[in-house]
Amino acid sequence: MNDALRITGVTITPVAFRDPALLNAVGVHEPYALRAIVEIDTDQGITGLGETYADEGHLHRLRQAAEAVTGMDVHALGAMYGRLADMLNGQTGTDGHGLTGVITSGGTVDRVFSPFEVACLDIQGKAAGRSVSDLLGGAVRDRVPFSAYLFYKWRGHPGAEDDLWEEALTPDQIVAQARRMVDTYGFSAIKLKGGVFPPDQEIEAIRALRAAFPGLPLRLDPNAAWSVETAIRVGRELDGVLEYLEDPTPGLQDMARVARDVPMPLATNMCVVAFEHLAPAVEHGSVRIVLSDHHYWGGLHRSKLLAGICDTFGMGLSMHSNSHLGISLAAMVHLAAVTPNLTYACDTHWAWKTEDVIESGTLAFENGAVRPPQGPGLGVELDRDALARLHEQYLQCGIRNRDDTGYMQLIDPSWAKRIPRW
Ligand SMILES: O=C([O-])[C@@H](O)[C@@H](O)[C@H](O)[C@@H](O)C(=O)[O-]
Ligand SMILES: [Mg+2]
Repeated sequence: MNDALRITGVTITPVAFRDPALLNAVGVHEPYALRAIVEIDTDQGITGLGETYADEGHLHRLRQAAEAVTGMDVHALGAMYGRLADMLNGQTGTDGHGLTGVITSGGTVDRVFSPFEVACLDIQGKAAGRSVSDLLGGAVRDRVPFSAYLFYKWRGHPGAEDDLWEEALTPDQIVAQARRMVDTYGFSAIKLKGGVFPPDQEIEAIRALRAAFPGLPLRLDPNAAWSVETAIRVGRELDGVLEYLEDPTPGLQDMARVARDVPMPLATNMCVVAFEHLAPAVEHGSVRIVLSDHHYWGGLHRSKLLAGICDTFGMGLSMHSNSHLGISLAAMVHLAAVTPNLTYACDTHWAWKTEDVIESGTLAFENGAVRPPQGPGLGVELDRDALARLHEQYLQCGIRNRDDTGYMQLIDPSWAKRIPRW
């Protein structure tokens, strides 16, 4: 029996979608966020979808990978990973903004492989009439909880129309943002993106959130904007208030120093971002929670491997998010549905997004959670008109690499990126 499903072609389409002026430790989001949509065609006419970053270096590697995988069977994922590793031959990418830590050569392979793996799983599922959750071993939960992801933000981008969300620069405005997000989506946990204002201001915002939402777990993520001393001080002040503190300071060693002296667990999507970081993180006790992200952990199977390692070493698992579209959300939800030890509500930037490339209706938030799509494969369909529109937006917007720092400096030339800043 020959049941191979061979790849006959891959189309990679960079898209840009509107993004509000969200502030973080390295600057401010540009008016458009970039993604690349990966479509894989096969000899049986079944197509699959993946979604990933779209910075120029990554796009270049994706295009090389597209050639390398053409002709392969969509079931040969191990061989595909090996072929891409050989092709990349030790190259390392960068994420430009530095918010997802140091990218190693292994991490570069993982980033490139991920959207191809997801698209192949979409095809395998469509061919078998089964969902991606089924292919990954079967869902252990039928709804995947997400957290409200709050950002300090400006009213709108300078010189542009206001976006749909109010300014949020004070504790009261942050509480108002949380109220609207929780009321709209029903989120069951709240994360504040910090590292924007001096730590005492962010402590005040967290305290205001605590008072306004006594029953919801809270998280604060300053993206390594604090020194060890500052991180310990803030951690102690927020004793009993935070569910976890995310990436207070840079580096495995310094995270370990903070971890020893603060009461709450530390979480990361910056110092443990590739498999080679896990052993030293365990040895030093740097973190108790890893935020997984299939876009840079090498797809869904390798994210399950990460989950197993976390389980073995008694580490908790949560899920990280950048600005993303619906193909990514579908993949995240399938992965989260099959991962028993994903014990925290996942992050998503979903609430900040007003445009998408998928047909609407498949992915809905209900009480802060999303049900894994039931259809075969990922269960989402590409909206070709929307894809064409967002690709045109990419061509017109002029942004080719995410650069929160450069954009901030255009607005305030005196602004400098400093990690840690306080
Ligand atoms: O989009 C942002 O500004 C976030 O700061 C993002 O880039 C981070 O990678 C992420 O959300 C995080 O949890 O660190
Ligand atoms: Mg983070």
